[in-house]
Amino acid sequence: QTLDQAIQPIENLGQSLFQRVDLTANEQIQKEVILSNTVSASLPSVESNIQAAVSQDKSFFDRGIDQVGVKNTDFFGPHLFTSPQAIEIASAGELFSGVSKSAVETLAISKENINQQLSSRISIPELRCPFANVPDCIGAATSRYRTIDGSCNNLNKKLWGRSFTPFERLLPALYDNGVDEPRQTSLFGGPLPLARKISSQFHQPSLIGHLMPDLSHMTMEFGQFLSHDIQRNALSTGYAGSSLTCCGSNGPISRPNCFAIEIPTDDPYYSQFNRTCLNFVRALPTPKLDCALGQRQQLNQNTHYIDGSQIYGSDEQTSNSLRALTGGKLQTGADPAIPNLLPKDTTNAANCILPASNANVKCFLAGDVRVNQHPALISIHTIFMREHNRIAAGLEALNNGWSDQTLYDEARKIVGAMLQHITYKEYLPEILGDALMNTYGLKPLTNGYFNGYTNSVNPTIKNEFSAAAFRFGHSQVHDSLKYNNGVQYFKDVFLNPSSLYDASGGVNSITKGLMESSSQKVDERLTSQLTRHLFERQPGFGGDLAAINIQRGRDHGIPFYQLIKAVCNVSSNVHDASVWTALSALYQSPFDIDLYSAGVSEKPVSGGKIGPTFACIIAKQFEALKKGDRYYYENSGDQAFTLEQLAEIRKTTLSKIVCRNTGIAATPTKAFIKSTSLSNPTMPCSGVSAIDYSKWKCGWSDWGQWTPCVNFIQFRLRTCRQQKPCAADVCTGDAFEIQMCGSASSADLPRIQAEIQSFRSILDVQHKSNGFVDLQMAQSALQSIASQNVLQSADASLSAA
Ligand code: HEM
Ligand SMILES: [Ca+2]
Repeated sequence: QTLDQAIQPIENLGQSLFQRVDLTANEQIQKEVILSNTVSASLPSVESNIQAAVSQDKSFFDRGIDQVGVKNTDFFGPHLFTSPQAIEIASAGELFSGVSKSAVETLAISKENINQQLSSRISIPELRCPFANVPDCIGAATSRYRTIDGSCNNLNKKLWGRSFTPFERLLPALYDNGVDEPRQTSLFGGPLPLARKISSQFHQPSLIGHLMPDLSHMTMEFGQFLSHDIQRNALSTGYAGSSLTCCGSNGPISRPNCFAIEIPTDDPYYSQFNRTCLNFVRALPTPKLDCALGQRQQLNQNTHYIDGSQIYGSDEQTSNSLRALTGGKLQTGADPAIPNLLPKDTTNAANCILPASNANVKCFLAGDVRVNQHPALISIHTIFMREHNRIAAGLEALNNGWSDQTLYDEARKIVGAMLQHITYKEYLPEILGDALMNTYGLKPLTNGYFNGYTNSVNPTIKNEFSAAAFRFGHSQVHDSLKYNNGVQYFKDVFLNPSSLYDASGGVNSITKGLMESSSQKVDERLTSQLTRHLFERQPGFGGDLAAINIQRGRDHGIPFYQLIKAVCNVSSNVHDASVWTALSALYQSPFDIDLYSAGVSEKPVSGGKIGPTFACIIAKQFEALKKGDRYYYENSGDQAFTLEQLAEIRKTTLSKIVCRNTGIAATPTKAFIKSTSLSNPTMPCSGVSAIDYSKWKCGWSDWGQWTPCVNFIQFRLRTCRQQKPCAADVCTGDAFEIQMCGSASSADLPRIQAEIQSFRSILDVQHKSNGFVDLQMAQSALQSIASQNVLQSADASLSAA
């Protein structure tokens, strides 16, 4: 059987997942009545199950098994921080999941029909919808600035892209019970292979030969920084905010939100430490945005848009806590001896691994709690915080009289635009290649406005993107960071901010190192720093990110690889034969293979660095993030930059931002390309200036040049910059100045005076109707006055004769 023949039944399954039977209005009402009755009847038992789970959690907490702090044998990471808003939503999520599951059982709904049969919003008071409070968005249509939480971007779907809303899906979820149980069973019965086994056998440690010669490690780091802008999954917590313990001394514990990763007894690494289990907690459940019943969904705690939320925060409280509240700036200053570090987390709430020797060293605060994960991430956060403060100062120096709020808003707007520009202009072309950039319309323009905003495009991050495809970057991670002529292995610097406090190295050294070292190739291999030592606090007790990625996909019910591949229309032969053989040998059937493992190991698309299936998911996502973002930086409209401001933003490169905000002497022109060459020459940072803030100055521009003398008259122009956020009346006086020139005879003077008068009134009319005077129009007006008068004076001399 060829793969193409084999794929046929899978495509059929895919189609049945999408199947929709159109019901008549009556049938629809009937269906909803039945559903509503079933749900009402099930509520008491569903609620008591939830209560029982809470009591069980409490007992784990009371016995000290679940703790709020971190144990040495944990590989606790900052991705486990769950915001109170998310925990609140989860309680609704548990209920929605519970009643959906119970309805499926009671009404004996088959797996393929779940989404269709349950897609109703049941109005019983117990099913409180956490997304029912939609803001009114008054003023949003004309606001120049995004909201902090991303709401009111789409004026019809006001919650689209907001923080604390669910991920969407390309395909319905494939859960074992159809509704909420992780995918653990083969399509043909029998268990799926253990995630840790796939990791240790297939995602083996990267080799030196698997470097990507030309792509810098900065490509990896920017990818992570971008990822932290647009997604932060919310994971389950235990009683009173404790961490769920999912491993006991004999292996996985069975608890509702646990899905521990079992370690095979013959594990090539962990067995020597007698470890049988890696802690893994399920992503917490959320109702869908429309609160219809259905499958378990997952929650994004960050704004889905590319808006710099990792710098500023995704909710008002976080964003306010990061502001200096003067001059539009963000807070700085963890160490007075080192200028412009991020602010300090004095309570060590981030659970960082701090040196006993230096009590001054603390972790940092930023808009995303994962900032302290490792020094390279902290460094890029620091650089963008500095760029914000640089811009705020530049705008303040224009003396526009802007308040702290306006300076903050405008600087945030500019930084968000720069992030988008770097993403679409520099980063994505390296990852996707030129052809896909064109196919999906992802390339920024070189001038003018982009007119592609479409309010029906939903920007929401897709689950397949977040739980699998965009994790391709994990394969790019090198085993170490270059630092002060040496290296730091990741396992020694996870959650350890010490090197940022080193005045002779710090951000400069780490950032320089990122540009001077290579990314790993995107393939099935991941560094053992990630697959054995993730957040390790004690030898042998680190985590395994490849196993986590696979387990996360199953936790989210991400459909198997072949199905997604078929949806993406990817042809059959996209793996090296040996890679495919090694991977499929681990599974009972090739149709069970997890999306992460098969996706990351595909051969790269031409000109890009990732295979066609991930490229498809990623290109679709960034297309939606561009066309579905009313505040996309190249858009025209009430929120738009002026064209001269946009031209400044378009000059941004990551290298320039690095230059401006570090003490590095020179960078490659393109920060994502490691080697310098004719097409990527070394750029001395001394030649890099800030963006031209004068394009943001309110009021009159400087006067233009005097025009050449035409019939003894010349003029010069200036323009009024009263774009938002300037006041509407910032300019008084004329937009033009007219004067006599050349040596006219005194007899000509009255005539010239009269001509100046009529020229002035023409320009006045232009100014009043257009708001500015156009140079070309003014010049031709002057020409025609002049030629008329030449004719008139010719007439006059004729009649005099
Ligand atoms: C040293 C570097 C990195 C480390 C230590 C790291 C670690 C992690 C961890 C612990 C998670 C949570 C996994 C889970 O529980 O499901 C995660 C999620 C993720 N990572 Fe990374 N990562 C790194 C680099 C990257 C890069 C370079 C990219 C992309 C280019 C990336 C993309 C993602 C995505 C998309 C997720 C899912 C986000 C979410 O949970 O919402 N990571 N990473
Ligand atoms: Ca965001």
